[in-house]
Amino acid sequence: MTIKGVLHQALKVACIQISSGPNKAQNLANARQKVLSAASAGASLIILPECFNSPYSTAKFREYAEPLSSSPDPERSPSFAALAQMARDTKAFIIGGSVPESDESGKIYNTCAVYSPQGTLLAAHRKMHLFDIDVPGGMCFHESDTLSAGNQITIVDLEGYGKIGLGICYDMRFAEPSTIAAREGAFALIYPSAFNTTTGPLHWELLGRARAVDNQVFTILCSQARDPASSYPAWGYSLVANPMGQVVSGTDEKECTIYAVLEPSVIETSRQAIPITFQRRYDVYPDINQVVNKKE
Ligand SMILES: O=C(O)CCC(=O)C(=O)O
Repeated sequence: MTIKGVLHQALKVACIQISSGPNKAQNLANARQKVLSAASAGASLIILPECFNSPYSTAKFREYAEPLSSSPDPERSPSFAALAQMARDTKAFIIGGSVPESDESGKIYNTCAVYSPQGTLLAAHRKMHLFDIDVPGGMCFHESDTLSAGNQITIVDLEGYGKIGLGICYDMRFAEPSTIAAREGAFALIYPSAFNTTTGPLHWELLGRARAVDNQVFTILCSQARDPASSYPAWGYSLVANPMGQVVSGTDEKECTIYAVLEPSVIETSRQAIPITFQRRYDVYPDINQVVNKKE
């Protein structure tokens, strides 16, 4: 049995758990400072949380939204320009959490931009599943009041390391895109997030570990830190789970940067030990990747 290498070399990742407030410039300065120190600590892949540049509020997304382009104008798109600059300054891959993105037709998306160590825009994932929930006595949130959904599964090639699958927060609840990314060869699934104190204790760690163990890949959940004064106190508890579904790095709800070194051999030994990769019964049920590829 041959296990195809999907991570080409060890990779140190940093997951930056910060909270965002109403002052965009301050949010960007805080993110930049944390990104620079993560790079000084040796991280080559640095991840920010969902809406790190703005309050997480449907009433605010339009005000904080920026156009996205491959050469962002610092006046019109200060957050995207700041992310590209962080990548250039640190020579690290940057997963830019998410930023409310405006398009020419006036729609707004919740968008994660990914930058190469040269500051080139490699990909942009528009949150595909909007967070519209109503839990009696708990959380009620309707992103679709102001946001539009993206229509694409995002798989990004990080040159020299391999591919990652990308989603934003609520996207992690949907198993299919993560499976598609893993079967396309992703070594990790990365979700910039801002869960909440209703669903966080119930499902956050469970989903992170489940996506890891389903797909035998690393899963990285990067949350906003909790600000008790905010109208949306985030859950926190950023984590890295390994392909066996074990949490190998984690934290509590406060501002913090967590680190993990992803080793290629961990994917290989997990797949060797529990060989579900080779035991699927496509004679009984379809391979979802074949279905998706046929449609394209
Ligand atoms: O899925 C959940 O329970 C939380 C999702 C969320 O907070 C979000 O998508 O921003």
